Amino acid sequence: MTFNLINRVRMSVPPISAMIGPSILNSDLSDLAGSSQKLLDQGADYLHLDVMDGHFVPNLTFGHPVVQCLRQKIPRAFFDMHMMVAEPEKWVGDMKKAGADQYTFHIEATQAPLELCRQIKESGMRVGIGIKPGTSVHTVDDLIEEADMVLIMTVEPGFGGQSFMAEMMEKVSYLRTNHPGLDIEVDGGVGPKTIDQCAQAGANMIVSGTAVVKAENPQEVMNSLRKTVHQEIVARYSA
Ligand SMILES: O=C(CO)[C@H](O)[C@H](O)COP(=O)(O)O
Ligand SMILES: [Fe+2]
Repeated sequence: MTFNLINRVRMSVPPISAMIGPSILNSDLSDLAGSSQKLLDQGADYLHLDVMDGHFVPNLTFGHPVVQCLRQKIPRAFFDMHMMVAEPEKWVGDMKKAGADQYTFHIEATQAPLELCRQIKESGMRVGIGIKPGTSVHTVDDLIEEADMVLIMTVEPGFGGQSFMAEMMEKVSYLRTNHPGLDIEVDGGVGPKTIDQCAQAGANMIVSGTAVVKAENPQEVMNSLRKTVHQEIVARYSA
């Protein structure tokens, strides 16, 4: 437990906060900056940027040159890079230079996760570790000290608009029980219908693509997702 966390627990201030990061995967990618700015204006806490390489997942999106252009138009938002790529070691320096704030690699994509965590941290970014649905949560047990965030995938990575896998909530509960101050992100099929399960299990960083981007009122959806997670955090840490 860090000094900061001990103090926050003593003062009854929750060590984590509810944050909503819309995924722009299903937005108008020909106007990435416009779509992103709109989501930020509507209350997004951060932007979840899905990088796919056609190898680690059977789909292609964009890489660091696009992120660099986006950063020029959006100077202040927190960029959460979801790196669905083989050889995630390769892009750490480029993503940092492009303006990324958090670099989430998949545990399945590397032979040397500890070294990669340290490489990311040394570059100055926050460290995220992603776990696919078929991968045990225990693969990150020995890495938690190096991680700022663990991402529990609630769909098979590769495409937006898939159905939420409720059975992944066991992984979230395990992490939350054992690591009260860890940021835990859920990604895939998360929206108004599935947020209760995510919040109750202990997730605090909520990625939502289709449910936000395709909503009639994205602001209302993001506010309601955040409220649900916030209420659960307050209940959990004041108990
Ligand atoms: O990483 C992803 C897919 O691999 C996306 O972030 C995720 O699918 C978000 O979209 P949706 O909320 O529509 O499922
Ligand atoms: Fe994602």
